[in-house]
Amino acid sequence: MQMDVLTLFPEMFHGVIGSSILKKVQEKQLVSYRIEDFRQFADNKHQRVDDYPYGGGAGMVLMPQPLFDAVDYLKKEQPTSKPRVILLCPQGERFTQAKAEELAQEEHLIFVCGHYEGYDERIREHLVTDEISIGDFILTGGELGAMVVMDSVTRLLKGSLGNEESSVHDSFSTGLLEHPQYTRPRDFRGLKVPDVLLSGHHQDIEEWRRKESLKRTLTRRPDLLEGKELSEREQQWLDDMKKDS
Ligand SMILES: C[S@@+](CC[C@H](N)C(=O)[O-])C[C@H]1O[C@@H](n2cnc3c(N)ncnc32)[C@H](O)[C@@H]1O
Repeated sequence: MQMDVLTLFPEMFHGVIGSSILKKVQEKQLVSYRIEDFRQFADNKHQRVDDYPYGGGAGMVLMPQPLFDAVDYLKKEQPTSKPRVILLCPQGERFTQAKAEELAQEEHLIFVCGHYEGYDERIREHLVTDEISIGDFILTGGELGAMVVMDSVTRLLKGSLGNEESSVHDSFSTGLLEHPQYTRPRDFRGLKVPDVLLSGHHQDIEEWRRKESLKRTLTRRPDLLEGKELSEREQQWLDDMKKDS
């Protein structure tokens, strides 16, 4: 997969793509990153990328020209791909695991990181294919948002995680929150690991995990259970949990 980023602050990405899984996928040639400062595409003498908003008001607005030219350049570099051009934007679709899974199927992603007060509406309407928000809060720029999306998409690529199973049970991947996990020691300051996990009985362990996953989702994120398809047995467990709570 090719992941391109258009930003005014390329240095912000170095630590993230140079560490951990994002670095490893690059070494394994599963992903190639290109981080471009879109100021270099500005066609004016002072390389300005923003200007005052028409109609007045506070803050600066990103001009369309540098970003349109930058995206054209990236598309020419990868002529056979049909890239998704993603604008990080608080007004966009809220980012979810389902969206990460959808983007992980693509060959080429281009992230457009805004900064300042906003961007010319023609960027939103005519340049990008997706607008993504990482939550109902305002960041200084789209860079942190792009890194969040890049990280979550990258770990879904086949071969990126050491153990292929690792992302299968992640919270949200199953539509539920993940079950609790324990490791050594069995007894830490009198706090014991549940017996079933030490029993070696795989079926009992799976059942315990599924129940805990349901219980945790019911307590913390009941909204995820709305419309969720459950087996008859799971529905019975859930009804019992509701009665007991
Ligand atoms: C200060 S914000 C501009 C907010 C804009 N005035 C508005 O109300 O929609 C600057 C940039 O940060 C990015 N940004 C801010 N909050 C974000 C969020 N929740 N998710 C993704 N990107 C965000 C966007 O790229 C945005 O253009």
